[in-house]
Amino acid sequence: MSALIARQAPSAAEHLADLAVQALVDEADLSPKPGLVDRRGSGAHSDLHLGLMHASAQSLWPAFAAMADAARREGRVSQALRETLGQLGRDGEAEMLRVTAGVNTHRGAIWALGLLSAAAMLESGASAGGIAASAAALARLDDPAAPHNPDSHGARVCRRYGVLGAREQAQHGFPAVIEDGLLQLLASRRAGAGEQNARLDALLAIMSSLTDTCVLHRAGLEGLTRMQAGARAVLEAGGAASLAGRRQLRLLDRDMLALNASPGGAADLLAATLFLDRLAPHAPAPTGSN
Ligand SMILES: CC(C)(COP(=O)(O)OP(=O)(O)OC[C@H]1O[C@@H](n2cnc3c(N)ncnc32)[C@H](O)[C@@H]1O)[C@@H](O)C(=O)NCCC(=O)NCCS
Ligand SMILES: Nc1ncnc2c1ncn2[C@@H]1O[C@H](COP(=O)(O)OP(=O)(O)OP(=O)(O)O)[C@@H](O)[C@H]1O
Repeated sequence: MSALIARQAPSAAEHLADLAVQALVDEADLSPKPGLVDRRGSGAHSDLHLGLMHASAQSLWPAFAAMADAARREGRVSQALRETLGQLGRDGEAEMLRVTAGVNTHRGAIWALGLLSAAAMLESGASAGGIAASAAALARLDDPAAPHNPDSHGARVCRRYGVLGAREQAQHGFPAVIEDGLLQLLASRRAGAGEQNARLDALLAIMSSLTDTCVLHRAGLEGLTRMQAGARAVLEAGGAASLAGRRQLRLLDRDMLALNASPGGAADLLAATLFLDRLAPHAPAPTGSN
């Protein structure tokens, strides 16, 4: 009897975790992404594949739900909430590494989407910018229990090249998401690019200015410059929906593979963009639909 299966509406925290995981799955599936794991293959990665990205994304559901629930209980940005989120983020990362047998699939994504899930709970009904601002306030609080690892790839290249990384991107309110990713997603939708092309354009807009420490670590400043210029060239040629843009996108993909470079930070921020887009829909429906 169907009544045996009780159907309960998900709690707000569970709903946010659903959206966060869905954003990660959508990011992984989006194709063709330059240098990154997608439906075509593993991009510039020898240790990653699409199935692993999916398994990793699903493994993070409890961490995102717990972070959102902690925010619900605390009700405001506070030092206590910051420290709880830090612990939940580290637990989530440990679970991710267990599921992937030690491969870093989503470290940056746990940081960005964890903060945004908590902030979305605090700022229910707010705009994407309001949620990002609250996430930034959380990120600016120090977490005394965080193991500061001066040897992480990000920390090393930030020192070496004097650039800002994942931590500062959050502390500044995710400008790459709010000003680049979301604006481009909406502009491309409005222009009738189609959803997958609009998402690719959003990724390219993020890539065109982000100091992605994944790229710096693997391919140095030359790799970063070529990524940024190549992404800009696709958008200037008309974006992923245009023939000329597709041609530039193929060139960029080839270039990223030759440099062994993969814009993992930009991919994480695309997931954050898709999360906020689903949460706070602001886009007028694309012309021709509905
Ligand atoms: C801040 C983090 C990302 C560590 O940064 P660090 O640069 O030292 O690490 P690492 O190089 O290993 O990873 C950086 C990750 O960020 C992504 N990234 C790279 N460049 C950027 C960028 N410019 N902007 C945003 N993300 C980026 C990459 O995909 C990469 O996976 C995070 O792992 C951390 O310290 N978390 C502590 C746990 C915590 O407090 N959690 C809070 C709640 S979620
Ligand atoms: N679709 C994707 N394909 C590849 N990487 C992605 C994708 N989506 C997100 N990422 C991010 O990219 C990062 C992987 O980059 P990278 O392999 O350079 O990490 P690393 O473990 O720091 O370095 P390395 O593999 O060079 O030792 C992950 O932390 C993840 O957050």
